[in-house]
Amino acid sequence: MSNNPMHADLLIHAGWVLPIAPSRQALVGHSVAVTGGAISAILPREQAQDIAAGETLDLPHHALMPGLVNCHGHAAMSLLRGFADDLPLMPWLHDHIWPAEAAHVSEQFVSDGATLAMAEMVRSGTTTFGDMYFFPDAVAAAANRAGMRCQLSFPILDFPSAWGRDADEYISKGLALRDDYKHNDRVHLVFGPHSPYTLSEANLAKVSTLAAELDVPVHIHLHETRGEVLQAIEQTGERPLVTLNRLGLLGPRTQCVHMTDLTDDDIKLLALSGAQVIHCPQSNMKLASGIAPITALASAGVNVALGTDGAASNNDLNLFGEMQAAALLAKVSTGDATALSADDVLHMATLGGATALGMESVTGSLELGKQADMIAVDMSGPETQPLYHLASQLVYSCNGSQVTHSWVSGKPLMLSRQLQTIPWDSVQSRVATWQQRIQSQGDTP
Ligand SMILES: CSC[C@H]1O[C@@H](n2cnc3c(O)ncnc32)[C@H](O)[C@@H]1O
Ligand SMILES: [Zn+2]
Repeated sequence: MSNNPMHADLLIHAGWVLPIAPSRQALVGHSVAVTGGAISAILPREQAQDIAAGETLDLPHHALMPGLVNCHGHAAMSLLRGFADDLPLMPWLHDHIWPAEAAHVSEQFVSDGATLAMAEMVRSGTTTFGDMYFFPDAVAAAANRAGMRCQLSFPILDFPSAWGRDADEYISKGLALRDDYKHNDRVHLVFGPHSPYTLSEANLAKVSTLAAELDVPVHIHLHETRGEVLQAIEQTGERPLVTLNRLGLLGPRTQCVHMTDLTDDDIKLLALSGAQVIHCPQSNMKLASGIAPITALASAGVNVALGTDGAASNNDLNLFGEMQAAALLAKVSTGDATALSADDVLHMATLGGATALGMESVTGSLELGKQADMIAVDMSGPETQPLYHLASQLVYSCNGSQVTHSWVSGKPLMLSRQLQTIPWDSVQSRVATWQQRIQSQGDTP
């Protein structure tokens, strides 16, 4: 797996390298070289002696693996973590979250909340995230400062917010922002129609036409609950997935988030269309939304990726927890303990996620030529000993705090658990100010 370079910017000797692709097999005692932000060699440690490196890192007790890909969230909602718990989706949104957002969401709220979210994501192993929220310009700027890779779905709704008046304004502001970032390798802007129940059919059709014309992904909440599906059938005579398909909105560029209520025909339609499914097990469990049939989806050939959703419905942004939840939920919901193995779920959280976001040629696995988006996970602690099977420890025993190092395009975001690009002290004090303000004003504007 090497083109045997003689010079690298960074050379890491790891106890294990878990490339995810082309093989899921862990490579024991291997080294990874990084040149110009990309992976330039993966080879047994003994063969890495010839490589002259600008910087060398010895991590004999660590697993080096691709950074995790959190495909769906609302980063700024970290400021509303624990604001409204133990409620079903619609009362949670209508009676608590949307009033609080109307009262508090501003460019500064989004910038501070998203930075808080990024600190948490980096510390638990995420290097790429997908986001859908108001003021995506503020999220883009914060992600750029933090050095994370991201897909930002600019929101599109029929109702006004602090960021836009109506669907046309959301779309024009979003496309202008996409243009601002067209030369940025790490920050990508895509269409984010919130859901079929917050957008008219005419506006969904507009998104469909534009997305096809511009060849841009579409990220949408879909079939989150049975109630959503039943209401749509009552109002339109169709299941939302069928409506999306009729409008030409279902294809490989479409990222369907949640998908808990699915018939066999829905699964066939998803497979046929090549659409992506983003599974958010913890948010779906907490809001009692339902269970996405991911083993059936995967068997039908649908790519399934993982998302945390926002911290207000999860209540964390830790993909290690999400991997564990996905594996356990798949087993208990199918009554089959062999469903969704540790290897399968690691694939979902890395290359599956990159594929869902259309970034599989750039990130999601440690392969020659791909960007060096990597994390190092310390396997020497009591919770990960003894170590028979690396994937098993990563999914069933780690909780994210074992992640010690993180890089995006070879640039360090965290070294020995110290954040390198996010000024935690100032983030913390801004978060404390928001907490005071939100606590004293509640959801009144
Ligand atoms: C248009 S910006 C995003 C919008 O979505 C809301 N939201 C957060 N979590 C969920 C969810 O699980 N389903 C539907 N909508 C959700 C968030 O509060 C923003 O208003
Ligand atoms: Zn969501």
